[in-house]
Amino acid sequence: MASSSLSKPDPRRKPPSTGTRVSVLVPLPFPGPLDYLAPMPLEPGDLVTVPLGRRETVGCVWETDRTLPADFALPVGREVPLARLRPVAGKLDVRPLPRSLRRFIDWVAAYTLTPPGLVLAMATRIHLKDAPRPALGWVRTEMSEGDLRITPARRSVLNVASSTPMSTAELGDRSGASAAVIRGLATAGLLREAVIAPAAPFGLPDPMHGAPKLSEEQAEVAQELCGPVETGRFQVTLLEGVTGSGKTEVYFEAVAACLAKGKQVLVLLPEIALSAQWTDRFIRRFGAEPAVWHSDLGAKRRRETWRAVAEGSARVVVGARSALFLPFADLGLVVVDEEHESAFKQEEGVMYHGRDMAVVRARLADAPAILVSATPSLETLANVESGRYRHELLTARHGGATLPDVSLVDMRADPPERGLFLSPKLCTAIDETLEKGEQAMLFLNRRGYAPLTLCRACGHRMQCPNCSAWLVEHRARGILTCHHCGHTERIPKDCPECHAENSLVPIGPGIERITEEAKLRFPDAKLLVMSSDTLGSPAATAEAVRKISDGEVNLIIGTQIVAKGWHFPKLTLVGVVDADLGLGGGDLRAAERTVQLLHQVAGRAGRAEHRGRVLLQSYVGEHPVMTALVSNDFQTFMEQEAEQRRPSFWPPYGRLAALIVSAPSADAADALAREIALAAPEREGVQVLGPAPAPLAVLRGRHRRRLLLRTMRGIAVQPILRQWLGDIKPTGGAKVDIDIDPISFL
Ligand SMILES: Nc1ncnc2c1ncn2[C@@H]1O[C@H](COP(=O)(O)OP(=O)(O)OP(=O)(O)O)[C@@H](O)[C@H]1O
Ligand SMILES: [Zn+2]
Repeated sequence: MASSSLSKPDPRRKPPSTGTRVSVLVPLPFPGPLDYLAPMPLEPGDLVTVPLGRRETVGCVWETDRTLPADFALPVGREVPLARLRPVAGKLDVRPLPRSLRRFIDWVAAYTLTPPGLVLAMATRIHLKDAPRPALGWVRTEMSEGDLRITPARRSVLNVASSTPMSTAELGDRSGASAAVIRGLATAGLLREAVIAPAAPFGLPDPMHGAPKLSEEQAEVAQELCGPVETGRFQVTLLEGVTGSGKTEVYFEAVAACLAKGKQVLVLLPEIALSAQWTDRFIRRFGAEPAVWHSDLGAKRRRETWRAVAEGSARVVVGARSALFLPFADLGLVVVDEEHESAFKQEEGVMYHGRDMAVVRARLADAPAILVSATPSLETLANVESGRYRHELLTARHGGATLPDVSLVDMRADPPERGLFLSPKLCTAIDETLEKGEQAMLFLNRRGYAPLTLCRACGHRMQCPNCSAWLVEHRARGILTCHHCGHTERIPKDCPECHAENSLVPIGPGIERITEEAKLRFPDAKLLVMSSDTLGSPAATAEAVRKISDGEVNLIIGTQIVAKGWHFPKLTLVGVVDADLGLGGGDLRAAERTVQLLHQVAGRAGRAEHRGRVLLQSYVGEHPVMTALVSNDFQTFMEQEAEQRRPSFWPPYGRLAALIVSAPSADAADALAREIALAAPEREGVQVLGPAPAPLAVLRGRHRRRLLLRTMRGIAVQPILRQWLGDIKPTGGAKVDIDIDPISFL
């Protein structure tokens, strides 16, 4: 069993005054690794504990990276004399971080302009140092009860306890007795502690287990995907295919090929909520569970998984973007499912795009990457066009299922009744679907009851005290809340401005309000609501998915979570409550993203024998987004998008970086933004836009300004930013955050 004991140098010996210098990267925002003295033989990648100030931290032995492009390389500080170096305190008993991961950390740091230690922190944030204390449980001893008073609670514990150790929690659960009762029995000698054998790590997936019979088209594509896996070379392939065409089934063939070679696979999903259904499919195909990786894993499971990945015994990892930083011993394939999803972008801390970094991760491991989508991003399409990525296409739904029939409900011509949000047309379609014993789904990408609360008397709008944002009503919880900072207040009875009584009214719908309307309109429907408010955990999501699959519900109402890659055979109608929702707000990718999201929701309909229907409620039926969805012609739409972005070098035809200035006061934010603007670079092919107040001009009490740096594709933004911001020293709590390849423009 792995342990993380420290091999400490003998404390009686004085630290050596001479020795070898070793660079150690620590998980803190230093510009680069720090130098230490190595009292024991150390190799790059070794995890060590080192003194830092008055405490100790885990770090990783680092070497200078010579593979980074010159303009990425970090400035080298002045060397500390050997005599003044402090010695490394100890070496952790874990595998060294593999070279491909170390290079990846350097790369991400350089690309995102993040101190490399903070990127390392994402790879080592698993409390390796905490000794994995062997878990203890209780077993029944040989001792007889003698004259010990046996209460009913004690009796029930003794009935459950056996020679197989059970944790206090488990024993308590199964006997209904409290921990105190269990401890009492231990004191009396009837129970004793024993080590619980660690659960077997991860099963071995079998490439041949449940191999499906592929259609001719599927088989051809699968073969193309397997090629680079077998030869073990870096190559990116876009796997594009209509919804329900079997993309998952097809890339599973590449997974199988990789397993057959004895290498490891990483599959990234945009959201952990999807991992349950994915895992089920994986088990059916490969007869064993994959290792799952996301931020909700318990500390123990994280440690086990990390080690199993490092040792190579976890063969397939499915996870959120953070799985990119796992120490794969022998990575042979990277898959990014739903590659167009903006959820792959991390917006806090180290701001990186999971899809783009997955490609880098694959390249540094000499492994192929597969990007999967029904509606690929323009970024990926541009890479296909330029020949950097290969392109494989699945054109037909599996098993003869046809694509759903998408039509518009013109809300100007066919409006709902006053105060309601579901049009007569949509309601009729739902009635018909439910009557046939099929399932319908209503999609609205907005949590809560209403996005705005307004005073009927004076027009006052309920706003967040910390952000420039309206408060969203969550009626079930009786609160108004800010979706940006989490500020919460009770819904007041009277207007806080003019004190008119009962004058506050909700404006517009969130899914709570749609649910209320649906309950009245379809009293016999069996409703299920799916949103992050009702599905707190992956387990809750799995349960909801099961209810839908088993037909326990027939009307599903949800936010974007329902749009994901679910496969619900009985679902035949999808109603989009507000198809125009994503189009506002001047975001570069607003139209692209709306098309992708709505097409994905639409793709949930009619995946089995019954034909699906999709109704889009819209006030702008002539918008290119609606045309693309109704005609199912994304190519034309994406070509138009490309033509709009190409001339002025918007991504992917140019490069973009956002500078977000924030400060405790508006004046301080303005001052820093001005200073930055004055120092702006001037050269051919480089343009600076702004400063301008951010759309969220105040966020969590901080005032925000934005600038954009836009360059032609051949000009990297990192060296420009380093030089530009190098001399800017924000003071008084002001700061500037850099977002390379921004996705959000808030
Ligand atoms: N060759 C096959 N044999 C048996 N079942 C298949 C085959 N191909 C696809 N399927 C089944 O068809 C359904 C749809 O396939 P899958 O989910 O892989 O499509 P997809 O393209 O990934 O869909 P989406 O993009 O909508 O998520 C699944 O239930 C899958 O198991
Ligand atoms: Zn707020």
